[in-house]
Amino acid sequence: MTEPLLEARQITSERDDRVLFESLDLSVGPGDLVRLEGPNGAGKTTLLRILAGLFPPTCGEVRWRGRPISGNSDGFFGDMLYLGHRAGIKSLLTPQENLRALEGARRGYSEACVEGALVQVGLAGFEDVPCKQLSAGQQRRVALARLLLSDEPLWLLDEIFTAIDKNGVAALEAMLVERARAGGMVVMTTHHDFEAPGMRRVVLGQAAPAPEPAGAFY
Ligand SMILES: Nc1ncnc2c1ncn2[C@@H]1O[C@H](COP(=O)(O)OP(=O)(O)OP(=O)(O)O)[C@@H](O)[C@H]1O
Repeated sequence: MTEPLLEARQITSERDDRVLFESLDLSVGPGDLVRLEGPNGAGKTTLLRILAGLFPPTCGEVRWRGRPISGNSDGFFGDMLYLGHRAGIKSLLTPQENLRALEGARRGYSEACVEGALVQVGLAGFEDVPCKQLSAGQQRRVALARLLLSDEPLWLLDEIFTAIDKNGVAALEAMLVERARAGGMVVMTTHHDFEAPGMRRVVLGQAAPAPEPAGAFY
């Protein structure tokens, strides 16, 4: 691995008196594609939100370019794109308006750029439709168009394959691999069976499991 830019040092997270993970170290550098794995409730989203500076760890520290993210929020948030479970889009706005609000204002993208991204994610003809009238997968695609516009080096992505159809999944997988190949950094959670050469795995929830009741849905 190249020099790490994102470093989680000795991260512990406890929620409701339950230790999700303890003294976890993670280093991510240019070209890294990292998948957080584990069963429901293992703490993948929690870890991703800690890495994004959106949730505090119980102990430990996250550093970006050698500085704690807590005291470096301007630099860090400018370098990082977080896509959470929820698409993060406003249902009353159209795809175009959402993208302009989310990315355009911050980065000054042209109309053509925004439109091109929407076409690329398969939303041609839906640019002006309020998002509440789009399907779950189409709404998700609005959020994914942000990736196409993103020049942030670090992507933190939570369950981005949810509700995406087979062709969309293949395109998205290729985008993530290409992003890493081009020197970006991707840390993601997914229950989708995504494999890529060189992808690193961080498995959570491997503490001793509670006994399974008979007939349980596991
Ligand atoms: N807002 C919250 N308040 C209190 N506890 C929470 C909250 N969100 C999650 N938790 C708890 O933290 C634990 C880990 O949740 P988390 O969402 O990180 O798991 P996950 O591995 O991402 O699960 P999944 O695969 O279901 O998305 C769970 O036991 C959950 O109950």
